[in-house]
Amino acid sequence: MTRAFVIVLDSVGIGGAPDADRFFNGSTPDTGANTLGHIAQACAAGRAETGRSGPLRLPVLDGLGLGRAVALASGLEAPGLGAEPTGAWGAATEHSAGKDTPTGHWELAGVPVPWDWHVFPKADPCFPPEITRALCEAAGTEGILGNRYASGTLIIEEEAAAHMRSGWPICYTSVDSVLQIAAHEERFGLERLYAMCRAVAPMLHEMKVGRVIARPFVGDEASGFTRTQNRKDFAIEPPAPTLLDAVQGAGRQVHAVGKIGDIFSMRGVDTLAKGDDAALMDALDRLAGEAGEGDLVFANLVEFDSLWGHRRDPSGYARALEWVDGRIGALIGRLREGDLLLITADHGNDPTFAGTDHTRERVPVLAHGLGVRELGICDFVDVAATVTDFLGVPAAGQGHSLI
Ligand SMILES: O=P(O)(O)O[C@H]1O[C@H](CO)[C@@H](O)[C@H]1O
Ligand SMILES: [Mn+2]
Ligand SMILES: [Mn+2]
Repeated sequence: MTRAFVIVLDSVGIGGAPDADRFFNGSTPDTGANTLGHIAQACAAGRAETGRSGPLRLPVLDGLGLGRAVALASGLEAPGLGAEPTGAWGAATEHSAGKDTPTGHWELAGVPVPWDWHVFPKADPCFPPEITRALCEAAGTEGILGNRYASGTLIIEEEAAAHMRSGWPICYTSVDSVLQIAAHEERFGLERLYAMCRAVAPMLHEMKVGRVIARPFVGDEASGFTRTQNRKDFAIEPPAPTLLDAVQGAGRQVHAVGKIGDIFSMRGVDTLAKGDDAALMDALDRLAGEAGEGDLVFANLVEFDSLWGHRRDPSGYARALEWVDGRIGALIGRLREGDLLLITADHGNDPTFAGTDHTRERVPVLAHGLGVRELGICDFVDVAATVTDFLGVPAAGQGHSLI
């Protein structure tokens, strides 16, 4: 028994979801979406939106079997990928009726979501009067701004001036089961924003809205407004014991890196590292030295999703992938003999696709520490089963171990 490291590359899907036609970006079904495959194609074709020429270079991830996984999931031969693997590779299919972050992570952790999430109607205003009233009461304001479907960076551009004048919070949603609240860290106050989220979260969780998300920003009208690292998700608790609970219950430590703490409402978490993706990779390097035998290190790298996928920026996405590829190569060099490293994702967010929302896709399952072999098409819950099997702790959920 040694340590298990699970890294979720947020939104790095590989296409091929059999039920993609039942999920949408605006009125466009997610059929054919393929985050990794389409980025690789755009890079190889030197398409202008990638701002580059030459293929996507991911020697470490492709060496583990990423190109093979894309082909397995979707049938697409991703240009520049497909080297002879030196790791184990497969593709996982999601079954829950949601393509959001908590749904993906919970299912990877062994717990598919047994309910339909509440999504707000695509109306203007999008929130029912009782929620608007609760938001005003929690904020102590006469009203709220936004109250519609929006991309988080755009709505700040559109509403920040009014926010600075009135002090009203900017409340918005998306096709995900979320209620997001953007507010200026000084004008509105960061702690006040968190308190507002905390106050309305129980009411929203009760109606099966997955998350209330604080989206603080700074800046002014002259120099522009930017979101800060102080985002905080107030999420419903997973409906059953997860991989994290199983590992912690067996007396091992669970080290959460990045959004994992928020996604699991800190349940089953012993230590937490936060920061931007570069800081999170630093934390992983540190944990490669510090994590104890039998521990689980569970990381989420969110910037693929938040900075590039939702912004439909294939160029930024490609750069971020190449950056993380190098960092994962260095991390592998720090692991101990016998450690397991699993690399996967929670959903897609194809930056070449219609809309600005997640895309329903299969995800890669790449392993360092399970020998060289094809793992085939598996299910999200098999990730949890594989980790509990590897660590020798009781299973969480109904998955099958890939070992
Ligand atoms: O556009 P921003 O605010 O980044 O929002 C995105 O982030 C939310 C939570 O991850 C998603 O529901 C998506 O809408
Ligand atoms: Mn996600
Ligand atoms: Mn997202």
